[in-house]
Amino acid sequence: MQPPADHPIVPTPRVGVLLINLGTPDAPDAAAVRRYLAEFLSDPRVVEIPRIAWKPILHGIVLRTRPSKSAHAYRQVWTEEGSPLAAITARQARALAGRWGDTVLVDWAMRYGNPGIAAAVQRLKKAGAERILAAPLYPQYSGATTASAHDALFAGMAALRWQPALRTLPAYHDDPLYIDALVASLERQIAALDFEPERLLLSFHGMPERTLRLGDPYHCQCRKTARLVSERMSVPVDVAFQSRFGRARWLEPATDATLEAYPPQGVKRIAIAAPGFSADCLETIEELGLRGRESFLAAGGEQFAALDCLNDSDEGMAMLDGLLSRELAGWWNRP
Ligand SMILES: C=CC1=C(C)c2cc3[nH]c(cc4nc(cc5[nH]c(cc1n2)c(C)c5CCC(=O)O)C(CCC(=O)O)=C4C)c(C)c3C=C
Ligand SMILES: [Fe+2]
Ligand SMILES: [Fe+2]
Repeated sequence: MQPPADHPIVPTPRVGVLLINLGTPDAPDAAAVRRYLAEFLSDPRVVEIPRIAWKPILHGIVLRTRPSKSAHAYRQVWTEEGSPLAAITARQARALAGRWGDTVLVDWAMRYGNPGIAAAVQRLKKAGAERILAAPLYPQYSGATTASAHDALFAGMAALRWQPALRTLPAYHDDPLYIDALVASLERQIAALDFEPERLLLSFHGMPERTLRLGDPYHCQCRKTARLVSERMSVPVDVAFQSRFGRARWLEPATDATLEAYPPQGVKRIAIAAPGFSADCLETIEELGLRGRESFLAAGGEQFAALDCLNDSDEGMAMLDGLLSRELAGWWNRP
């Protein structure tokens, strides 16, 4: 017998969408930064040195010296809403809430620090989510970011007796939705400048060069994103890697060296953007926008513009809506 037409055969399940980003300290002071860095830099996905060798370095020199320096940098970017990374991720989640009706709940979490991933999984489960779509907001896959977010997610699931079903958003480095959003956002921002940049420098977060040789796709995915964007931009595009950490060799060319080399080559007006970050954060606002600007101008540069990440812009939110709606297919379908 057929069910009546107005009677759904399958009841609509509750779905949780969980946006995940890297994490940030709770406050811009040395104690909070120390707690955050201790968790972050103890992750074997981030520092791939045998624990027996790394622990004494981490607790000896790194956690004794870096927290106060980093806290100083965090104070320069801190806002009334707190750390930019957390504030923007919260705004992205708020902008998505309700887009798929009231059976799809949207929440956000940080891999390190607060609000944590395990607590978010429990919150969603308590709110009735039988299915979770977890979205690490890293366009380019790396072991240090995407895989580490997955590790924390699976650990959060492991703590549950009755687990929700789980999907994860794949990296989207070459997805037309992402490339279109980047091109539109970069073109809009460049058109609004009061000068014409001679170059657009795309700066991605660095990684130890060794990870490339070990098979991490991060470097190739960054280069592919940059190529796809550059094919669509009228300004010439360069690529560099920022935020070197530790003594090992990192991916090259380095952003700071690239900025200092421009003026002697006659490149005096530039725009810089960080397409690997889905939200502005310490690495974009302080490292590029403040220190990058300073070193470019000190080397003889004349005009410098640091462009915003996609954040919760219209372009960025349309992209997230599209990427997530695709992964929700079968769990939730647009009427
Ligand atoms: C976007 C992708 C990122 C990759 C890849 C990445 C790799 C990576 N990072 C470190 C060390 C540090 N990163 C720090 C900050 C930081 N990193 C990312 C993103 C990626 N990191 C973001 C979004 C942020 C900003 C956080 C914020 O609060 O705004 C820091 C902390 C800040 C500092 O003390 O300088 C460190 C340390 C390594 C070692 C690594 C790859 C192995
Ligand atoms: Fe980092
Ligand atoms: Fe940095």
